[in-house]
Amino acid sequence: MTILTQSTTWQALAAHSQQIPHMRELFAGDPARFSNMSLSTCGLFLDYSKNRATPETLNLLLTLAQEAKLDAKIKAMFAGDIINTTEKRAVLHTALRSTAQQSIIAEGQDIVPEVQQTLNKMQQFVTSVTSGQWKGYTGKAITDIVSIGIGGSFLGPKIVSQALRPYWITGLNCHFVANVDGTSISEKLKLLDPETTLFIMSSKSFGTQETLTNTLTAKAWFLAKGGSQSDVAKHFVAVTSNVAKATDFGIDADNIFPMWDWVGGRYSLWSAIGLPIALLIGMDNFRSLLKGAHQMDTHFANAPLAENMPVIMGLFSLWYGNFFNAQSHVVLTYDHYLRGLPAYFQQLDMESNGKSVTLNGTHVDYSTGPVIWGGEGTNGQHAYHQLLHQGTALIPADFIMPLQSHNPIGEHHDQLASNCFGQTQALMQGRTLDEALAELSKSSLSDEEKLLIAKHKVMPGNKPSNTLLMDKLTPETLGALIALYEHRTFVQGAIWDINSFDQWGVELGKTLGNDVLARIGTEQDATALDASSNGLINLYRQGKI
Ligand SMILES: O=P(O)(O)OC[C@H]1O[C@](O)(CO)[C@@H](O)[C@@H]1O
Repeated sequence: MTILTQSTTWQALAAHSQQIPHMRELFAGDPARFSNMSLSTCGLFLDYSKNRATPETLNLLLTLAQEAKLDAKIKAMFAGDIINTTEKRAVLHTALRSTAQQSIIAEGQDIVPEVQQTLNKMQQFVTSVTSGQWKGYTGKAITDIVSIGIGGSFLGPKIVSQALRPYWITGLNCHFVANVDGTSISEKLKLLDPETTLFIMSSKSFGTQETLTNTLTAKAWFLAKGGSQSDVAKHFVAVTSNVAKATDFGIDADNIFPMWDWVGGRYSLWSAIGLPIALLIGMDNFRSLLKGAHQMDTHFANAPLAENMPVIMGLFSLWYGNFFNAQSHVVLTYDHYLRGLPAYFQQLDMESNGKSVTLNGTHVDYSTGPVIWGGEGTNGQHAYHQLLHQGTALIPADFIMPLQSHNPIGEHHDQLASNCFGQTQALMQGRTLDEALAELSKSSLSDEEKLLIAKHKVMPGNKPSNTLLMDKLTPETLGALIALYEHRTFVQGAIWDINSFDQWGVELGKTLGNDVLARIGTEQDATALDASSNGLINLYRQGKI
């Protein structure tokens, strides 16, 4: 057993998990439950009263956090300590949204001046492109941006741009290319004119196959459509922490926006990786996004654990994963602009906490990161909410909704809100057999049939959910919201004593993929691998089954 599961607090939580009354009783017994179990900060309001929790539950979970030295670990991250121990790196995405007055030391150097310098370089670039001052090779202004990147170099820019659609002010169009499937870039290039298109190649490592291949294809298209090698600098810029590789690749040194090792890809939208966002919403709005996240950083770093929103959300997720065997967590965004957020949180949380050894290499004897999934409310209600309500899997849920719509039409927003709140109520309350029978009492069914149908209509309820509200979806509230989830992920990783900031597990598939690529191109049939891989490769080489 690991230290964590041996602890008396862990044992106490395990015992306590068997004693929690149904939430119906908890609400019936405490009219002040909502006000006692809700929190407001940074323009966000969290209702966590629909959780399987009593005051003792929170005390035990907070004790677990204290025993895991969560406070000290939070301070170590903000102080620039080398907490990404396997890659020997600091974890300072928070510095990307620091104020110019701050001083943050990483590897012996104050990094704030360089962060500010890069923001100023982004400012100049955004102004130049959006004002039409930046000209393409035929002297025309840029109309279309193509952002080429994958993972953290794609999801942040894509999903935040989508979420802040009401703030698009620059008149530019932006297209995102991630997948190496040629169809993805082909479908984009079909729409574009090389004279007015600017490509942003985003890759922290500058070594990612998909991004390199897509950028080479874009360059070939540009040259085939009339551009010359000397024109490339007018149409290709890059964001990377590997400036040397970018220049070797042919990106003009002035067109390279730096990134840093102390920023993880999945935490990088706040850096120049966010350039596509800034080109759409303008730098002022981009700085508001940073400001919102900075406010959440200040809250996370300073609020007592019991009043700390990321800590509360992190502890509840851990509670269900480790003591109720919840294997997944669903994020339901009751806002069309936020429909991509679950996908963003998938990489954030699953690439961070999808680990099974502790910092000192001991194999864990407890669950770690759950599967994160989700979608847009109310669409999900007509798709997978059936399983949330009556399935056997326990799936804690987060409901996210702005109180005010950017498009207030008739009853639409009232109906959206009523569905959001109705769903959390139904998950909590459920429907008993008696209630189901009562509903069927006036039907013409026989008593036997009524009982049978009633049994199918029973809903256990007691399904946990958090509801996160904001007045309106703005760059600032979105910044705070995403930073909230970043820190929620941190809290769980810190208590599980795992490294939330490396991702060694992604390498083997890439290495074997490159080996397969080498075999696919040869004359000989593949024979050296396992029978399945040989077989699949040879079918691919034949091009037909
Ligand atoms: O920005 P890069 O270095 O191209 O990496 C893209 C993505 O690939 C990963 O390394 C996973 O393969 C992610 O962590 C990262 O966000």
